Amino acid sequence: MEDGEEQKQRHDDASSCPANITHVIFDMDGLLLDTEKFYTVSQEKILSNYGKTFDWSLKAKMMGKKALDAGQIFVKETGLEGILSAEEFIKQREAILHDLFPWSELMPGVERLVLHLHACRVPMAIATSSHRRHFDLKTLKHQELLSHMHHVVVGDDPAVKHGKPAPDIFLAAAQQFQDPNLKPHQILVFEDAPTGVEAARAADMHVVMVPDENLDKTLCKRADQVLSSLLDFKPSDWGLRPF
Ligand SMILES: O=P(O)(O)OC[C@H](O)CO
Ligand SMILES: [Mg+2]
Repeated sequence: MEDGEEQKQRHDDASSCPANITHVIFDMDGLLLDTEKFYTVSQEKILSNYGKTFDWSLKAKMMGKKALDAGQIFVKETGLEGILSAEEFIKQREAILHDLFPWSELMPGVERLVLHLHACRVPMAIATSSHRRHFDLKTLKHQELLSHMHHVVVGDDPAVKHGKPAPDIFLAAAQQFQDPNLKPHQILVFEDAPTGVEAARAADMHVVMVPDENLDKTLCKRADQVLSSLLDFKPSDWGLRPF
């Protein structure tokens, strides 16, 4: 944990920067880790059992949400209400995901960005709708890199009463930096999902979106910046030291 003098120095350094960014919060699925594809294949498989096809308009509504919220959207939007419960959907999905998550890989540009921000002493956190047990499985291979995070807030944290697009998870993550001078507009959020972008905006934070290429572009309008890849991120756009 840093001392008050270091926190003050960072605020003084940031005061001349246009966006005044001092802290970063990362989403995880589809942003740090290439795990959204696992959710996609599991949902395609479940839906095919009912003779239906999964598409990106439904994916866009589910991604970034807590499991039960996503499950409720799935059964409603696919017309499976009364045939498949959200709870049964989650059970079937978990059976598939459990074997896939330990194979999770980093998204392009993640390692460079995390190591750079760490070297610049920018405090970082993760705010993921994923619950703790899945977080542990997904991050098995990435412990060293993720040890640079100041903290992690998962979807089943009691502080997260309402899932994304509510701001709860980002506000909880901001609070856990334990910096009494930190203001939401000093925080840069990285997200891949429309609901996550809305949550960051509702928390009054800046947000860079790195959407999947299949996502409808009209769902990306609410982000401050949209990138095809984290490899395109320029720290200086946000007053942070360049790579
Ligand atoms: O994108 P995350 O990390 O908030 O997690 C989202 C869900 O687990 C899957 O969409
Ligand atoms: Mg995500």
